[in-house]
Amino acid sequence: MAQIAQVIVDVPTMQTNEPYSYAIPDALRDQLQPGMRVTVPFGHRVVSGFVVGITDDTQFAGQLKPIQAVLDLAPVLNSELQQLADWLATTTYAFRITCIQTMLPNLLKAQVEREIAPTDELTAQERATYFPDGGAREFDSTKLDAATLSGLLKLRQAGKVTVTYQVKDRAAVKTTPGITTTLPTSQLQELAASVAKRAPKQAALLTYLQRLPAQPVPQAKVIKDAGVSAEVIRAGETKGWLKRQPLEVYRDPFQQPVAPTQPLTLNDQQQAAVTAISTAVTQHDAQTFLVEGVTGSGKTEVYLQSIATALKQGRSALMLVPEIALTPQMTNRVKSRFGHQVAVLHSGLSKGEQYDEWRRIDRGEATVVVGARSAVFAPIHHLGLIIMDEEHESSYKQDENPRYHARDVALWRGRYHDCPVVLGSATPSLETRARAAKGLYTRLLLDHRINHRPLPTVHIVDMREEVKQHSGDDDFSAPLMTAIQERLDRHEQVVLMLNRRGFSSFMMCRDCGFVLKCPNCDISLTYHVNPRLMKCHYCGHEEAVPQVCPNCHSRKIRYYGTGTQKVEEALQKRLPAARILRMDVDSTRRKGAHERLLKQFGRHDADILLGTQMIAKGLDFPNVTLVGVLNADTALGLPDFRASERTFQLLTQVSGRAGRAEKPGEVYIQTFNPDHYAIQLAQTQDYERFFVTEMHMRHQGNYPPYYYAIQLTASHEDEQVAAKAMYQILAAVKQGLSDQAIVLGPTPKAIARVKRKYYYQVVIKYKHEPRLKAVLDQIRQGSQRAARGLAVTIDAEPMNFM
Ligand SMILES: Nc1ncnc2c1ncn2[C@@H]1O[C@H](COP(=O)(O)OP(=O)(O)OP(=O)(O)O)[C@@H](O)[C@H]1O
Ligand SMILES: [Zn+2]
Ligand SMILES: [Zn+2]
Repeated sequence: MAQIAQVIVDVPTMQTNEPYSYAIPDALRDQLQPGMRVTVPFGHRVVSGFVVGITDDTQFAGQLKPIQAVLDLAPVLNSELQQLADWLATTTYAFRITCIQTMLPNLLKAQVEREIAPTDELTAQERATYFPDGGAREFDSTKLDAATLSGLLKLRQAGKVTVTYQVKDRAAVKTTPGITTTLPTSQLQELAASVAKRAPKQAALLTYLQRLPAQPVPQAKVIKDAGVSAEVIRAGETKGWLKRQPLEVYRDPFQQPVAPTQPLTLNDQQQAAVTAISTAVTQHDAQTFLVEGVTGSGKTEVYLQSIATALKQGRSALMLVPEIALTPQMTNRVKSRFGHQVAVLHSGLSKGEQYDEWRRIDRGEATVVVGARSAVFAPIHHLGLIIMDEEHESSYKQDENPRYHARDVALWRGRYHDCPVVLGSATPSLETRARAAKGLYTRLLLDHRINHRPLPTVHIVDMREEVKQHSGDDDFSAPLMTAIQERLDRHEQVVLMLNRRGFSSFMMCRDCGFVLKCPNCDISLTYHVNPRLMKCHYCGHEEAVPQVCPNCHSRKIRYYGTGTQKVEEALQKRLPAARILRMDVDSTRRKGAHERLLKQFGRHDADILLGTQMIAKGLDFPNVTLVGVLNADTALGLPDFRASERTFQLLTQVSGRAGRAEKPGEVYIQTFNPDHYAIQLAQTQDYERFFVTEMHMRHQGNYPPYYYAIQLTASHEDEQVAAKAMYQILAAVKQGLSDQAIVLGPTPKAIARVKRKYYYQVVIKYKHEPRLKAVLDQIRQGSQRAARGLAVTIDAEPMNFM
């Protein structure tokens, strides 16, 4: 009976989304397993692919093509991850190959390169022209000039050259020379004695070799411990005293050692949370917990002690953090508790480092995994606990295919491993808090700070008044300046946040704070330059750009937003003695820059940390007693139904950086909308009231979590094509779904033209649409055959409507 391999080929199209059958050559029969990478002939090419199944039946009538080569000795995708890939493809409307590749480290993405090689048929002239190096050359039509390309194609037609395929697998393992010896100890002793007088170094090596273990020892260690040079070792190798062989090593991403810490004595609320989570871990109970804890309530300690429970039972733990490059403090806390068992996965690592960490996890050498979004796919075997810190963060959603949310993947894996999932935040997402309200998640509350330290006092500064009283173009209000000066005098530290989100995309009146909203959607209108219009990108409503404020008739209407650099200069001018650190995309571009800046601030080498949203989360600096928010409104003005939620979360999080130790904290929030509920409730840091208020708004507007949402986008270089495609999609959606579904659009996206492409979108809001999946799959099928260059994306539960 012939064996057949089911292969998902690396050709992301709708047609290749199902596995193809290939014959397994006899030579590969014992070796091949599902989850391995292979190369296979596909059309006129050779492509890489993943084996997803091996079957015995021969339904296929024709002659199957054979698998060409196997790239792995062991599967790179274990069976859990194979199932997860299928689920991901179904729920995110992405291709299976795209899902598989998203789950694996970059280095495992094999590339098949076409090569073209000379044959004896070539004339000397042709050989010199097309093969100046003598041998085969890469054959990539996008890299060759037209003349060479057409010349080579002619030679190919004439059969004078051959085309071959070369797999460029970059999964390189790093090695170092390792040393072993095969000689018995007695012989080494004799040899040592015989050379002792003549060559004392060689004798030292021979003496050292006597206590060498059976496993290879890195040459560098031998050199150091035996006190001999590399030449002596080479001499020993020539004489047959020792063998040198490559020894696999890991690229270690932790340069500096971290000081170990011990578990802290928990307070009652922390203890209750740890007990509940630990019980679920012990009982293999796939419960979901929401740890709702105010800023500085000690959530991290709850995570660490719950992880310890899982480890004690011989299981592993996964801890997700929003953007690891932004949270070095958190990573260090985990490392200092669990030491070498910790693996860290994030995009700041080199590809080699990522691959090494991935293998340490796969082999069970690392049992605590800390990482950002994609770490949710880490090949952990015996998961005992999954933690997602700052679960409300939108960076957990990937905004390219597959458009998955790490929270959903975490919950899937929790069910697979029968282990609890802990979602933690001071400001949970509405979706999560609503599920806790329904009893789907168990809510664990930490409602006060450690040692009952007070939350900081928050002052709202009405910038409309400030603008009236002062010349009006300054970013710093009088009360904030006074507060900063006080901190400088007392040698305390200040965190200042400049909110860059939604830069210039909406207009606001500087006199009254009025933001122009859509009459239909209660969402701010977006300013478009070309043509100059205010547009609602939910429902399509548009109107002229106002010349005066419709509310107070002031002419001080402008786009909101200032750069960090400009603000830094202005601040330095007003406070010449202050030491200011700026933290934004520009100052943190270099690897490790972020961590260095935070260390500097932690040592009190600076008085003021001025930064964008990236300074809002997770920082725990005891000497910070003042937080200033320069522009609270920019996020509020975004055309997104989550604008209030995001603003509340951001203000509460950044406020939470103040007064975390003995000295009490104070916060100044500068705003043009002092009466907005998101700002008012951030002042009292009252999440629960915000939750109730915002749920009411969502209910009124038929938004999530009352409705599910799907965003469909079509993009094309020709605006007409994109718009037309979207109208066709709209028709298909309307026909396929019940009239309970609310369909908005098509409208141009808020940023309608990106990279020379026009974007149009339709948003579907629904409660129960059994036919939805079928309708969307059909749309995907259709879009493949539609206009060339047209891209249609489907985003379930989009986080970003920009
Ligand atoms: N049981 C405890 N006893 C003493 N100190 C504690 C205890 N638990 C936590 N801490 C300390 O309290 C501080 C705040 O804790 P942590 O940073 O974990 O808070 P958090 O809830 O994660 O806050 P945020 O959401 O603002 O990041 C830390 O410095 C931590 O070391
Ligand atoms: Zn106005
Ligand atoms: Zn509208």
